[in-house]
Amino acid sequence: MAQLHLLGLPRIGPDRELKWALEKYWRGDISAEALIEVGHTLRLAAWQHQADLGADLITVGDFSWYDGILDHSLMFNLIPRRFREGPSLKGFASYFALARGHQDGSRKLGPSPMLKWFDTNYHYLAPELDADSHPQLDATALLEQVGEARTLGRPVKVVLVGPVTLLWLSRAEGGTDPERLRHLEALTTCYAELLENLHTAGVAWVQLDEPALCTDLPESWRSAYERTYQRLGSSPVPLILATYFDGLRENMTLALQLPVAAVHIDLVRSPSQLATALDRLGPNKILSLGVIDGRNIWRADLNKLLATLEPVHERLGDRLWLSTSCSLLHVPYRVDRENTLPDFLRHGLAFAEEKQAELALLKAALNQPRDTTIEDQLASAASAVDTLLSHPERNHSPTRTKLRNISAEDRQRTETHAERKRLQQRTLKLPLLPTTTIGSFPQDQAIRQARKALRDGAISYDDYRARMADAITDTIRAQEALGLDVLVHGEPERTDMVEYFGERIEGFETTRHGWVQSYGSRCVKPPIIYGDCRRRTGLTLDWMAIARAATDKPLKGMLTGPVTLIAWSFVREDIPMAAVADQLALCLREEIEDLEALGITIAQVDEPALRELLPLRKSDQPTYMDWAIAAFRLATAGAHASTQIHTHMCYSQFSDIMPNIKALDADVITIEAARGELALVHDLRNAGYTADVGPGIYDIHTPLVPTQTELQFRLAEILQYLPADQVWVNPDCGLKTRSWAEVKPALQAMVAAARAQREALTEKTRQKGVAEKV
Ligand SMILES: Nc1nc2c(c(=O)[nH]1)N[C@@H](CNc1ccc(C(=O)N[C@@H](CCC(=O)N[C@@H](CCC(=O)N[C@@H](CCC(=O)O)C(=O)O)C(=O)O)C(=O)O)cc1)CN2
Ligand code: MET
Ligand SMILES: [Zn+2]
Repeated sequence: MAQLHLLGLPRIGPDRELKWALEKYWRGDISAEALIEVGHTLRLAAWQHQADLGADLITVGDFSWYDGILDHSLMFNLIPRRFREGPSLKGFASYFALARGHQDGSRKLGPSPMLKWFDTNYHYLAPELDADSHPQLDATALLEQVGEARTLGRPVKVVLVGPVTLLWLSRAEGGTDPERLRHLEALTTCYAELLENLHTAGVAWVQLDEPALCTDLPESWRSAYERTYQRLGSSPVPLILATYFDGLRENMTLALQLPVAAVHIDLVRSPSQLATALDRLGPNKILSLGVIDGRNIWRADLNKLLATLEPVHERLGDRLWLSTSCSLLHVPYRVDRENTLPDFLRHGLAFAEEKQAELALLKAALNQPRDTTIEDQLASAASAVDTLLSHPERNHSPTRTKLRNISAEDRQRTETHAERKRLQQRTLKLPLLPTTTIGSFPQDQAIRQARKALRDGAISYDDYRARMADAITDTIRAQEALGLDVLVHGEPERTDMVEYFGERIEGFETTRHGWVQSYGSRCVKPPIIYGDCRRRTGLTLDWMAIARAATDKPLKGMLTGPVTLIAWSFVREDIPMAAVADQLALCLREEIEDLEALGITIAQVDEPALRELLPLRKSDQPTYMDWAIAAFRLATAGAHASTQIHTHMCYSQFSDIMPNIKALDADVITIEAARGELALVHDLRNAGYTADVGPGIYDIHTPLVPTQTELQFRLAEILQYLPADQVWVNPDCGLKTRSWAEVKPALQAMVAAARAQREALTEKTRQKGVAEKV
């Protein structure tokens, strides 16, 4: 009998109950007890659902108040030095201080670095290690959850991130591998103790997630796996080693030889690894197959899967387990409420709950004789998939023709950056160290309420439009008052920088409830690219016209780049991503042309996800970068030489993609660097980056407001490495998640810092001039 288990489920709540509760708790509107109750209810619902579905194990440990990796840091006492030496905080106060930063009078303790979880749009909080870190186990919180789950009377499986991946994802003072690996032994001791405790608590299985095994691992890390699992192999509770987000490739033998009872592999990202795994599995090991996609929302081709699974089942029997490729954290809860989607699309989708049902059906089809109920369900699934695949929207002939006619010149600007810079400066007349922002301004209650009212039909579109117009003019006035040099319209009309374009570009649909956690309480509603993408009307022109009329200062149009539109949407899989990217690039190219006609000669094409979509394996990266860069260039190279193309990137390590960033050939890049700007500045210098750069000089992800002194100091540091005429001054990302009360003083400080630096530089030049004359 094939068994069914789930690697992990979404946790924010079908109506984002956890988000609302957290934010109320942070505002002081509800008590800790009330928050705890919300978490309890959500966990119970997820477990009950698994029980109802017939999952053979109930998954525990996938819940988190903010982030699962942070939970591990606290469970293993991996507290960053500044917090160990800082104020003594307890419980939620200490937990959220690490997540969101802490201010104690004038003393500021920054939060842990927030990094991308492999190639997803989920962000984890990196454990921070140093020579004095002292791993120690405190599993109280997890054991409580095990206790709760056990009341359901089903076998419990606890999910943890494995010790090697946990260290792989951590940051060490000094930043080297030995610095991280030196903690492995002590950490493994904690895991061993934890496994004992879980066994005592009646846990049937423990799943150790080791997605790091699907990356290019240095030898020291491969041997770390052997050492660690030799020790954990004596665990009294059986272990499942879970790998996902890619194939195991050269780590297959390593993974299969570790002394664990079961290994999970991702057959969605790497179907071909099944044969190798079967070959090398050995006589006793259980093989868990991730056959249902945890990263995308298309209904599975169950007949095809069954054709693959049947012989495996015959061979392995009980030793075959079925699951999703990875945790379902990355998909929304359920499709059936999405009644604004056209039927042909809705029927072709599977969110977390439908995916669990798909697994249950697969399990039934394998384990039981095929009765008519099973046959009917399989047939209706197959027909829904067919209907979607053959839909005419998938093959829009004018779009295909345009795509075929793209030439190499279309991806190449006619002038060099230096020539363009001269032309652009003629019209823009920007001062040294120009100040700007990344695009969005605070999305306050009034803006969101207006959007909700529009959705609920309580106000007309004209009314909505008027309110957004007011927000745009107010934002313009505020920027003028602050003295910023390049203004933006503020993006009030965008729920999200990707979802908004999904509403306007043909070939996309957006959902009503399809929320996915991005970090902490923040969620996104990824739109769905199901057809050929094309621009029917202006994407931003109506709003930009309002902004253009409101000011004479340089104004920057805001677009989301093709790669990011893809990375943060759910994307069709029947044509190559490169083709989707070019379709989107053509939409943006047309938009930039129209912006120019409106008199807007600065356009920012945001690509914050350029690094995120980079394949985990080096050997796959060049192919990706080729089409990603080509699409960006297709979007932007139609602009006049006098039009200044900006791009913006954030949330990533950029050091290894500097040559690619250069190849985008943007005139200005504003780039996140606030949690380590000097490293970035070094990278830019080493890469010989000569176009303009704005290394974000403060972190917008915390409520801490920077002072002019701090910012002036940062700027001075940056200017030691980059020539002043190359540098822009800006925050490190958009301001939509902040309040005006935070944004105004922060930008005031930023503008003042830039002005002070400008004066200092002018003074230096003047003195130099005097010195030269003498
Ligand atoms: N797609 C995407 N990925 C990204 C980013 C990004 O900006 N977009 N940035 C990086 C970090 N990730 C982020 C992800 C989410 C948010 C964020 O602020 N999300 C908002 C939701 C934004 C949104 O769609 N807002 C809707 C409001 C939806 C809503 O909650 N409405 C309420 C009512 C209004 C209210 O009371 O707020 C309801 O329907 O009940 C709107 O503007 O209209 C949130 O979780 O709070 C920020 C950064 C990386 N990945
Ligand atoms: C995640 S990058 C955000 C860029 C966008 N223009 C903004 O300011 O919000
Ligand atoms: Zn950003």
